[in-house]
Amino acid sequence: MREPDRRIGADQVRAAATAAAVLLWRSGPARLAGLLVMTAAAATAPIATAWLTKLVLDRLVGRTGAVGGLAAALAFAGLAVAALPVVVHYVRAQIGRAASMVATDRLFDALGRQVGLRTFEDPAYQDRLRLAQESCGRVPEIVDGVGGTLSGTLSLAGFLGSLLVLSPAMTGVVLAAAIPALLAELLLARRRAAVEWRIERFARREFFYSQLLTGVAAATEIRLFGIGAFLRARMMDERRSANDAQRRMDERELWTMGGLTALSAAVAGAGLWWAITSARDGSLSAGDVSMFVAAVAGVQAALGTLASAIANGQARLLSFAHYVAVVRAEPDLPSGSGDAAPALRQGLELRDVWFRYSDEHPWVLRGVDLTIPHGAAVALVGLNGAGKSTLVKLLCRMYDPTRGQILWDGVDLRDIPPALLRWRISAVFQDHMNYDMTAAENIGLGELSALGDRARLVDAASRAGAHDRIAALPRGYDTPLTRIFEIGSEDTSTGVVLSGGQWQRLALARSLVREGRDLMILDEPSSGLDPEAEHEVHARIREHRLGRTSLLISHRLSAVRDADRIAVLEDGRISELGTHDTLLADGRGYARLFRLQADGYQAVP
Ligand SMILES: Nc1ncnc2c1ncn2[C@@H]1O[C@H](COP(=O)(O)OP(=O)(O)OP(=O)(O)O)[C@@H](O)[C@H]1O
Repeated sequence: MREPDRRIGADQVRAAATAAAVLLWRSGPARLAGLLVMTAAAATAPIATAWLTKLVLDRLVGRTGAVGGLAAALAFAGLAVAALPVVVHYVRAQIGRAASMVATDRLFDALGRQVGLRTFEDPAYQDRLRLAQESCGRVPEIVDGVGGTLSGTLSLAGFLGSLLVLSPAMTGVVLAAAIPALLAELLLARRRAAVEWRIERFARREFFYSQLLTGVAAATEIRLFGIGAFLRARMMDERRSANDAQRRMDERELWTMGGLTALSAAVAGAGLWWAITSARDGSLSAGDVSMFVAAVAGVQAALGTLASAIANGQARLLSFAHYVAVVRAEPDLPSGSGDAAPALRQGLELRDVWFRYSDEHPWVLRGVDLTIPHGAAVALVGLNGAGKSTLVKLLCRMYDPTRGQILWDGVDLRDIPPALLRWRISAVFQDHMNYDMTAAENIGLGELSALGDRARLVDAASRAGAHDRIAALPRGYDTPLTRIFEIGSEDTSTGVVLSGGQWQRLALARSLVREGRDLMILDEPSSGLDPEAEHEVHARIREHRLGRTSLLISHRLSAVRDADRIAVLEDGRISELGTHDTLLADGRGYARLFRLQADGYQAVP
C-alpha cells in the first residue's frame, strides 16, 4: 500500500497559526492582552537594568553627579526583572488551560461531524487524531511560543540597539554568529514535527499492546494462552522503533546545535577581549564595559530565547496543523439535502446495491435487490462473512453504497441527513457495546429522554428479560456494571460484571427503550443466550416485531421461521427469497441449512 504523505506544508502551518491565534483570543481576550503587555514589560526590564547599571557605574567612577534616583530606579527595575516572569508564567498557564478546553471541545465536536465509519477506519486519520488530541493538551506551549517570541524580539532589539551604540562592528559579528543558530532551530523543528508524525503509528501500536496488557478485556486469554511476554515484546519493539527514529533526530540536533553554540561562545569571548583592551586604552569607560558584557550576553540570550521560542512554537504549530486538519475535515458522508426523514409508510428498498469497504477491498455486496415492506418482519440469513452486518451498516448509513441505491419510501438514503435517519431506527448490533456505566445508563443510552424515567427503563428491561437480574443487583438499576472504576468514597460496594448473555439482554433493552421508531434492526440479538432465554427472547421479539418494520439476522434458523419473508444472502446477492415454507419447499440452500440444524437437535438420543 502507498505510504501516506506525511509532510506539513507552509499553508497548513499558516492555517494552524491563524487558528491558534483565534483560539487564544476567543478563550479570553482581556487576559491575552494583559499577558502581552506584561511579557513586553518583562522583556524590557533587563535592558533598563543594564542601562541603569552603566549610568550608575559611570557616575560613580567619574564622580559626575548624584546616583540616588538612579539607584532607586535600578532597584525598581530589579524588582520587575524578578517578579514579572513569575506573574507572566501564571497568566500564560491560565490562558493555555482555557484555550486547551476550547480546543478539546471543538475537536470532539468535529469528530461528531464524521457521521459515518469510513474516516475512523483510516489509519492515517487515526494517527492525525491522536496527534490532534495531544495538541489540544499542548496549547499552553503555543502560548509560551508566542510569549517567548515577543519577549525574545523585544530584548533582542533592546540589547542590539545598546550594542550598536558601543560597537557597530561587534553588533554585526554577534548577529552573524547567531543567525545560523536561529535558522538551524527552525529547520530542526520542522524535521522534529515530521518525525513525530512518522512515529505516531509506532506509538499507537504500542498503546494498543499496552491496553491489551493492562486492560481486563484480554486478561483471561493472555493468561491462559501465556501470551503476555509475546505481547510485551511486540510492545517494546514498537517503542524501540520510535526511539530509533527519535535518536537519529537527537543526533542530528546534537551536531548542528553543538557546533553553532561553540561558534556563539567564541564570538562572545572575542568580544570580551576587545572590550577589555579598549577599556585599557581608554576608548571605553567601565560603564561601557559593563554595558557591553550585558549587551552581548543579552543579545545571545535573547537570540537563544527567540530561536527556541520560534522553534518550539513552530513545532507546536506543526502538530497543531493536525488539530486544524481534523477540525476542518469534511464530513465523510454528504449530509443530505433534506431536512427531515419522513415516517416510513411504504418500506425500504435496496436497488442493485454494491459495496466494498475501500477500493483495495473485495466486493462484499454485488448487486443486492431486496424490499423490506412497511410493517413486515423480514429476516436475513447467510453464512459467516456473507455481508449481513455490512448490509445493516448501510441501512443505518454508516457507509453509502459504492453503487446502487437504498430507498426509504422512494427517497435515496443519501438525501436524508444521517442523524434524522438514525432517529427513526432502533437496533441491536452484533458487536454491541457494554458500557462501564450503571445498569440504568446502559439502557437509557438508547433513548436519552428515558435516562431519568425509571418506569420506561424498567419496562424496556422487562421486555428484554433483563429486569429480574437488574433488580437483584446490589443497587438495582444504579449498580455500576463495571469493576474498573471506584464507585464513591462512602459506598463500599463494588460494581458488578455481567455475563455475556446478560449483556446481550441489556443491549436488547437499550434498543427497546427507543420506542416508536420506524425500523427495528436485530443483528444476532440472541447469539449468547441459553436455549431457554433464547426461546423467551425470541418470543418477546416476535411479539415486538408484530406489525412493525423489522429486519432480523440470525444463524438460528428456527428463530426466523415466523418472518414474513426470509432473504438468503450468498455471494453478495440475495439468492433466495420467500417464507419459511416456500424456501423449504424449494429445497435449496436455506432448506439444506435448516435441516442440518434441525437434524443436529434431533440427533440427541
Ligand atoms: N470494516 C471493515 N473493513 C473491511 N472489511 C470488512 C469490514 N467489516 C467487515 N468486513 C468484511 O466484509 C465481509 C462481510 O462481513 P460481515 O460482517 O458483513 O459478514 P456477516 O454476514 O455479518 O458475517 P457473520 O455471520 O460472521 O456475522 C467479511 O469478509 C469481512 O471481512
